[in-house]
Amino acid sequence: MTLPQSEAGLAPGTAAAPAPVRAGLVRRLLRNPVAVGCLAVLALIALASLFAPLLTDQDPAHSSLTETLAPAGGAHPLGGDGVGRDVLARLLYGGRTSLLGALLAVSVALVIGVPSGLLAGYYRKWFDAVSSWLANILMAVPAIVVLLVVMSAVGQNTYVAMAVFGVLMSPGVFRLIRASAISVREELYVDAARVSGLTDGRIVRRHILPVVQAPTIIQAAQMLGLAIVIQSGLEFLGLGSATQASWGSMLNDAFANIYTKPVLMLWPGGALALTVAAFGLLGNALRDALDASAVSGRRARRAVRNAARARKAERARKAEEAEQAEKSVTAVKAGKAGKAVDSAPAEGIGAGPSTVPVPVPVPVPEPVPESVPEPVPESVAESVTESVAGAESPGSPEDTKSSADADGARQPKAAVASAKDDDAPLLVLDGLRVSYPAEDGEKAVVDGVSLTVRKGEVLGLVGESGSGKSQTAFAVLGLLPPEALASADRLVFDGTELGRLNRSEMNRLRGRRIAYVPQEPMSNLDPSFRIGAQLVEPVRRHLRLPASQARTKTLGLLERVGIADPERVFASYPHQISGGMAQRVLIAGAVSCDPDLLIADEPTTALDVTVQAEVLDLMRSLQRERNMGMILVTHDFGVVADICDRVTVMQTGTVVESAPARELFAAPRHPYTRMLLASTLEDAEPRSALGHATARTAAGTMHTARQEGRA
Ligand SMILES: Nc1ncnc2c1ncn2[C@@H]1O[C@H](COP(=O)(O)OP(=O)(O)OP(=O)(O)O)[C@@H](O)[C@H]1O
Repeated sequence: MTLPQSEAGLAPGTAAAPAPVRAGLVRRLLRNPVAVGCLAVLALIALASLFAPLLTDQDPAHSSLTETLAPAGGAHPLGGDGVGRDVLARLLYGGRTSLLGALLAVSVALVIGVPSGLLAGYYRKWFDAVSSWLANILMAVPAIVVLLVVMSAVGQNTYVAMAVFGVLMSPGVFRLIRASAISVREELYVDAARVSGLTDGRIVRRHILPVVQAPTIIQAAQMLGLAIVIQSGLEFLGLGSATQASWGSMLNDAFANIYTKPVLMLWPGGALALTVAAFGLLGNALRDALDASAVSGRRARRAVRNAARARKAERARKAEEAEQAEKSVTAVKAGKAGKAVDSAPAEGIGAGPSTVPVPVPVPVPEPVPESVPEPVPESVAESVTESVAGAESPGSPEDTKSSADADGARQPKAAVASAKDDDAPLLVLDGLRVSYPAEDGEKAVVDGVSLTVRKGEVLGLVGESGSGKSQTAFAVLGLLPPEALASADRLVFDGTELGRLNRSEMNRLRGRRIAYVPQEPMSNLDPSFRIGAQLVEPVRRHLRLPASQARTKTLGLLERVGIADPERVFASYPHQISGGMAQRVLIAGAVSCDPDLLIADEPTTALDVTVQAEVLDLMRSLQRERNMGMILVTHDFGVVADICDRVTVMQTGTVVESAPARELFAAPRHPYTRMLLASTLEDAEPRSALGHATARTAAGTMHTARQEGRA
C-alpha cells in the first residue's frame, strides 16, 4: 500500500482578522505624495476616458477633409488631425482603448499566472514540472514577433492582440507566484495548518495568498504600463483597428505630419508618458508601502525564527555538554570499575555531534538471546522500575500478559480490567517503509516499522536522532514530503485504512480525530495572525460551531491548558507569548476537537526544563481525561518513564524493541535499549559533581522526584 504524502501545507488557523501588517497599506499609500499624485493622474485619465461622450460631442472616427490639420479652437479645442478627425475626441476615446487593452492583457496574465503559480508552488510534482516547462518555452518566444503574427492572422483587433500579450506575460507572473508559494509552503506553520485538518483551499487563502499578494500587485502595476507601451507600439506601426481611436494610432498620424504640425505628437505622447509613468511610480510606491507594512510582520517572523534558532543552539550546547559529561562519567566508571557501560558499544558513544542529548551508537549491536537479558546497572534498573511503578499501563494483550508475568500478583485487577476495555487497537501500523531518492538509487530512512496504539494508551517512540521517529509519525499523519517514497503493509486507524483515503477525507481526519503537537511551538504558529484566530478556525471547521461558541470553547481550552490570562493570549500574536505558552496553545489546538489519537513529536524539546515538566503533566492529564491514544516521539527516557505505557525503540529506521514501559525499564532486551537507558539514567552523583544540569538529567530527576512525591 502506498501512503499519501503531503503535497501542501496546513495551518491551524484561519479566517481571522488580517494582521496589522496589511491594515495600514492604504493609509501608508495615501501618505505618500507621489502615490497620491499617480492615483490622481490615473483617476483623471480613467474618468476622462469613461465620460468622453460628456466631454465632447465629436465623433472620434468622423473624418472631414475640410478639417484636415485644423488649428485648435472652436469645435475642435485641440484641432484636427491629418485626415480631419477631432484630436480631443480621439484623445479621450483613445484612452479607453489603451486602458482597456492594458487591463485585458494584465487580467489574462494574472488569470493564467496566479492559479498556475499557486498550484505549481503548492502541490509541486508533475504539474510543477509541466507548467515550469511551458513557462520557459513561452518566455523564450519573442513577444513582438508573436503579436505581429497574431495581428496579421486575426485582423487588426487590438483586444485580441492584448489578450495574446497577456498570455505571453503570464510566465512572469507564474514564476513570481510559484517562488513565493514554494517558500511559504516550507514554513512549519503551514504544516501545522495541514495537521489541524484545514483544506488546501483554506491554507492557500489564509497562508499563501497573503504572501503572494504584495509582489503580485507590484508586478500588475508594472505590467499595466508595459502593456500600454506595447499596444501603442503596435498601433503606431499601423496594426491597430483603423476605426478605433487609440493613442498609438494618433501617434502614427502625428508622425506622418510631424513636420507640418508637430504639436499633434504632444497629445498622445503626453497621455502615454503620463499614464505609463503613473503606473510605474505607483508600483514603486506600492512596493514601499507593502515593504513598510511587511516590516513589522517580518520583524515578528524574524523574532520567532531567532527565538527558535536560539533554542536550537542552546539545545545543541546542552547536548554537547551532556555528551562531554557522559564521556567523563564513562571514563571515570571504566577506570574505576570497568563494568556496566562496557556492555554498551563504546565506539558509538558520543560519535559525531548530536542535536539531542542521547549518545549516538554507530554500529548496530547484535541482539542478545531473549532468555538471558543482560543486566542493566543496578542503580539504573532500580530507579527506572521505581519510576514507572505508578504508571497504569493498559498495554497490548501480549504486553499485558508479559507484564503480568513479570509483575505477578502485583498487577492490580482494575488495571487488567481497564486494559480489556481499551483493548481495541486504535492504530495499527505494519511494515512501514519510507525512503528518499538518493544519488545511488533510494535511501531508506524507515525500514519495516510496525507499531500499535490502543485507545487510552501512550506509546513512547524512542531512539537516537535520525532513527526515523518523526518520519514514522509523519507517515501516520500523511505529511511526508512529496519526494518521500512511502509504503506500508497496513496502516489502519480505528478500522479505516488510511492509505485508501483521498486528500479531503484525510483532511477531515487530521485535526479532528488525529491531532499533532509539534516540536517547535513558535515556528508552528503563523506570526501574521492572532493566536485566537489560529485556534478558532479548526474548531469552527471540524465542529461546525458558530464563531461565538468557537471563541468561548477556545478560551476555555486556553484556560484548561494552564494559561492564566486566556483573553490576552487569545488576542496576542505568536511573538508576544513565551515558548512554553506557545506549546500550551498548540496543545490546546491539538485537543480542541477531541481527537482519538494525539501524535506529539518531542513536544518538550524546545522548552525550558521547568516548563518541560509542566507541559508533560498537562499532556498526561489531558490524555487521561479524554482517554486519547498517544504517540509520544522522544529521545528522552525520563519523559518515557514519566508518561508512557509502552515503548517502541527505534534505531536507524528499524524497531529494535517494543515492550510495556515497566518491562522495558526493568529488563531491556536489546543492547541498544540498554545502552540508551544506561546513558540516560545514570546515578546522579557524577553528573552533579560535574555540574552539568542537562535538560535530560533534570527531567529524569524531576520525574524521580514526582514519582517519589506520588509514592
Ligand atoms: N526530506 C528528506 N529527504 C531525505 N532524507 C530525509 C528527509 N527528511 C528526513 N530525512 C532523513 O530521515 C532520517 C530520519 O529522520 P527523522 O526526522 O525521522 O529522525 P528522528 O528520529 O525523528 O530524529 P530527531 O530526533 O533528530 O528529530 C534522517 O536520517 C533524515 O536525514
